[in-house]
Amino acid sequence: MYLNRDIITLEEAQGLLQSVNLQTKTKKISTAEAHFYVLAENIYATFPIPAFRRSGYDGYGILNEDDHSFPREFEIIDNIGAGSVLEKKMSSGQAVRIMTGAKVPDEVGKVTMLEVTEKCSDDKVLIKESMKHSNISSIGEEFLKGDLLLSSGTRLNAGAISLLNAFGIAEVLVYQKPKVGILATGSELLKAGEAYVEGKIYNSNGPLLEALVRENGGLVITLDNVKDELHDTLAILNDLTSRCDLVLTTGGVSVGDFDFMAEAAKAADQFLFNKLSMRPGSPTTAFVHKGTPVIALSGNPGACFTGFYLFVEPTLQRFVGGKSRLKQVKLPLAHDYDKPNNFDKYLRATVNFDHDSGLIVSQIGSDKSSALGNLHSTTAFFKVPHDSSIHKGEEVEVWLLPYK
Ligand SMILES: Nc1nc2c(c(=O)[nH]1)N[C@H]1C(S)=C(S)[C@@H](COP(=O)(O)OP(=O)(O)OC[C@H]3O[C@@H](n4cnc5c(N)ncnc54)[C@H](O)[C@@H]3O)O[C@H]1N2
Ligand code: MOO
Ligand SMILES: [Mg+2]
Repeated sequence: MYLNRDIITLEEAQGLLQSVNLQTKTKKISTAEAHFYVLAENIYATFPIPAFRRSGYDGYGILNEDDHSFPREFEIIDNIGAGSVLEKKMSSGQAVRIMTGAKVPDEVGKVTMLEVTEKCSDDKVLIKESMKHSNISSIGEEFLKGDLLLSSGTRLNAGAISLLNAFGIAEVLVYQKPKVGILATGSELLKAGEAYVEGKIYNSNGPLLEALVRENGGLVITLDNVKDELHDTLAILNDLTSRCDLVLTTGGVSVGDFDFMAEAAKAADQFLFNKLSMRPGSPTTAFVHKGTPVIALSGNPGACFTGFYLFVEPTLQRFVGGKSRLKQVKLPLAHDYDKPNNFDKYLRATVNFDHDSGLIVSQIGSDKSSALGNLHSTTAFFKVPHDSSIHKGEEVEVWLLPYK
């Protein structure tokens, strides 16, 4: 196949990836395992919350008709904690000691906080004054039966897990996490823990991609390594594409003597791109091999990281019925950036609050695509359009990275 080194823009490349058909799959899963899965159904309240009139305080419940002429002594007929219900019938002049969260007997109109009472004996209490509020939450105060609790497409974070449990929901329908194979290419790569060998480097992009895939809702099937060798690279790509929904590679996308990804792309069913008018990651490559999309990221760590968010993250979200979770905003730049380039630049950044300007974006660490020291502290990217310099205070386009 003819391999096209035509330069296209980031948006064109994203559009080509977007045009690849992806299959979303769903499954039933226990709520206990559902953390960070994405819901594939709407969840409705099957009962109200509170489901019963609930005491908001530890105190004494009294009848409405007794809510006058304080201070006044009452007979204590029982003590009910959360989870218990009063079995007896109350009558005028009686009070029930009741704790926060307990079901308030139907006839009780008010719960008087312990702080305005004084126990006289085991079965006598002096209520010193009336309270302004009933201190009782009504049925359905927060949720009515039938309310929409969580909509399809919601990523199940801790709060969502708690909401499902509050309604006693033990199983939910979720999108299956896309299975992702990761391949780090490079004859120079050592694994952490191996003895250092001159001229070699430790593989940091493979573990970077593995962690990024997990953080962004994918399931890592395998993390392989391959030397810069076409035959082995193709064999691993054949294997990974047969087992995975998406394959990521890093390294070997440029034009060097040992860069084999462009060559490997010639075996693809569908070639998408391999040269972009952006930095970092200008040689980022993508193709569909045996029906599975392969996104081949640059070996330079800064480019690999940036490429993950610009190409892989939106693809992972499509597998679960969604779209990129990066938020695009405009913010003033906190400093000058005076290194114009023929290509648009996407720089690693953080967003801070400044008393004079409000939210501002700043470059963080090195802007070199080989740099790896700023990946852990990057919370955003900002764009420097090609051939332009930016002055402090000028607005730039910013992509905010999603919360983990
Ligand atoms: N003659 C040209 N040379 C280069 C060009 C070009 O247009 N013409 N483009 C440059 C740009 S831009 C980039 S980006 C890189 C792309 O490099 P590759 O994707 O081919 O990656 P490698 O050659 O395999 O390695 C580059 C660099 O990254 C290190 N690396 C690789 N894998 C890992 C890993 N798993 N963990 C950490 N670091 C890794 C590798 O050792 C190299 O230092 O090409 C430029 N060259
Ligand atoms: O496009 Mo490359 O990632 O700048 O060095
Ligand atoms: Mg190379």
